[in-house]
Amino acid sequence: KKINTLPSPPGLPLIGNLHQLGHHPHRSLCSLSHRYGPLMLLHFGRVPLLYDKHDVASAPYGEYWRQMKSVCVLHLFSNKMVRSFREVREEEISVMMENIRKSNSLPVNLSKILVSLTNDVICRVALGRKYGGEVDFKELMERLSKLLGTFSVGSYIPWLAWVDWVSGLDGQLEKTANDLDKFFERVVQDHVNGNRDRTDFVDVLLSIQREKSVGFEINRVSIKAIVLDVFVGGTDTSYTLMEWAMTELLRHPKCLNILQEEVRTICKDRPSVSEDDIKDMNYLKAVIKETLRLHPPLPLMAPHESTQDVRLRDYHIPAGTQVLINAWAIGREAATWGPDAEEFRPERHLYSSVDYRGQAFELIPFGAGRRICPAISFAVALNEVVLANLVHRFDWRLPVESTEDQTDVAESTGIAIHRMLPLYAVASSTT
Ligand code: HEM
Repeated sequence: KKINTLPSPPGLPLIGNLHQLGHHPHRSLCSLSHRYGPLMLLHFGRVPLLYDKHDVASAPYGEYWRQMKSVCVLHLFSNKMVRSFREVREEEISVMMENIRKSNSLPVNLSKILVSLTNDVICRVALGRKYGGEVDFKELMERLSKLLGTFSVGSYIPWLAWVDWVSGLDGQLEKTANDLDKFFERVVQDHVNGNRDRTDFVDVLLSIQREKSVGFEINRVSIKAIVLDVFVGGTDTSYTLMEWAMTELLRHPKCLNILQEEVRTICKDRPSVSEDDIKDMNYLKAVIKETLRLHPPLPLMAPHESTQDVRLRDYHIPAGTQVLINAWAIGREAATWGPDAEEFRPERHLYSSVDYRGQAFELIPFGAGRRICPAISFAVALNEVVLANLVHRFDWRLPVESTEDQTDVAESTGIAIHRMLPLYAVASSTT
């Protein structure tokens, strides 16, 4: 059968299509695909890159990654582990609610509150306690997240790698990596030395190491690497989802009212929403799904790479091609979601079986296949109970001077796409 040449937008000499990415690659690539088709070949410097917004390709892991992934899935993010951190979530939510209550109906920086909550929950779950003061762990993570979102010229155009060196990117990366390594080394050592009441991720990993219970050796470097993955993969993504959900609810007061009615009917006069209450909250689940559809926190997910030659829709894709999948564009495809695909309408999910756990390719905010996010249950459990509590105890509105219910909300740049400017909102206590 004939092998076709992949459509490819014309690029510039040496840099290829790099200049066409712009500040928001998920949007630029979606526009390009309207002209060149759902599957197109781009060149970033010397690396050929396949852009696909319909099919989901997943690179097979090597043995090391397969083993580490199974540790994550079976030991860190199992349903049992997710349940065991219920108290941590509830305690941190009650701290958050108290802070909002103290705002006395003045506008609060909800983005900052949600970042802080997510950081604290993940810190306690992974490391056993919140870190602040003696080491500014939050500052360290902010530095890392900024660097990860910074484009490294050298990784695409090897002969321009000196630009990263001159721009200071290499130096900053090296310093941040060293600081993080030192920090995690100390945390792991504290765990080796001490006893603790609640088992956190570092404890689980150390016990796997001690008992050699998984059939392969897990060393200190792997432990630190997994813990770092948890922070990098978990913090920005989770708070971004909560921030977009509240943004959309505030822009759509009717949806906010429906959600409030559902939560308040189920919880009646109870002061807070517990995780047992959530199972019957169908509208809450639909709000989260709709937010993930319109605002997947990682719009281009993680780049994959083909490890062998493949034939896809009569195109030949050589081994070593980087593959980008645009979850953002997939979620807004009118052919799948209808003419109102750009609108926030949670109702569309109420009687639909389309879910985000990697089975339905029209909604893949967590990826699909072998590389799928291992922490879906963990992320969803936190997001559901936070959102339910926020709308249960408070009535919310945008500050009087805000115009964002009539305008598009600007997006940040970087790997995780959150709001460019923080979300300010007014909370009035209902009790
Ligand atoms: C709303 C929240 C989240 C979203 C939308 C999300 C999304 C994703 C996506 C798109 C990927 C890449 C999938 C692929 O390339 O095919 C991923 C991988 C990953 N996520 Fe999440 N994630 C979220 C929360 C979390 C949390 C809370 C954690 C940990 C506490 C976490 C840990 C990871 C890890 C370790 C990976 C790498 C998996 C691998 O390489 O096999 N994620 N996530």
